[in-house]
Amino acid sequence: TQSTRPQRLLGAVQKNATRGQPHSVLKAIDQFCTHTEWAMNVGDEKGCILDSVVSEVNPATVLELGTYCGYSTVRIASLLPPHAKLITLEFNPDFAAIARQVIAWAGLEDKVQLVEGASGDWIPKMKEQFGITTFDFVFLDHWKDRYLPDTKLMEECGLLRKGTVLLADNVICPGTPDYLEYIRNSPRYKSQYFKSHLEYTKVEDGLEKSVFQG
Ligand SMILES: Nc1ncnc2c1ncn2CCOCCNC(=O)c1cc(-c2ccc(F)cc2)cc(O)c1O
Ligand SMILES: [Mg+2]
Repeated sequence: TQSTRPQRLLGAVQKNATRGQPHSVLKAIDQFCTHTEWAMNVGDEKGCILDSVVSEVNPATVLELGTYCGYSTVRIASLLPPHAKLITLEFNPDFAAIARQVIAWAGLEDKVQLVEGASGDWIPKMKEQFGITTFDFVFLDHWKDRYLPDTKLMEECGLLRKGTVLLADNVICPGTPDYLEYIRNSPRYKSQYFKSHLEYTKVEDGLEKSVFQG
């Protein structure tokens, strides 16, 4: 039977990366996606911007919306302080199964809780299910038409505090126009655009960093 792209990506990690070394996992995925097969990981160019924002925030609690194969999960978790927790939501069970193995190969399973399901269903349950009061950092990388409703949902559920940083991938390609319009015009956020490129291509894309003002 035919393998899937995530299965082939996991194979490249198991073949070329060293267990317990997150940077080697990222390098193996980036090489696979550059030379063999494109995949929708945040990639190394936008990944460096992600790294700098995560390092600046130094978050104790992180929410990632959209795990895919776990590339950005590994990238973020490798920068977290010892007792920090990263909750990542993935809708597609096949993607989640691959991501669990990629995260384990990097040796980061103790910092990561991968939850299978839709963001809209899980965001309202975060406090009761995981004992979260508020998130310090949120990485939005799931369905592009869910960025806005889920941001409003996080506000309503009291999951954001003064200073919480939202970082949104793909605000140009594929694009999240309604989210950008809202977040850039809302007095409740201070936003900044980081111009970059769509992973592994020369197409323009970028990340939008938004700080919740409370
Ligand atoms: N927990 C949850 N709740 C709801 N929905 C959820 C979920 N978990 C997952 N999903 C479903 C969506 O997951 C994948 C979302 N990501 C993308 O679609 C994406 C696409 C491109 C792209 C593709 C083709 C091009 F030509 C150009 C660009 C690039 C990217 O960087 C992307 O991130
Ligand atoms: Mg993305």
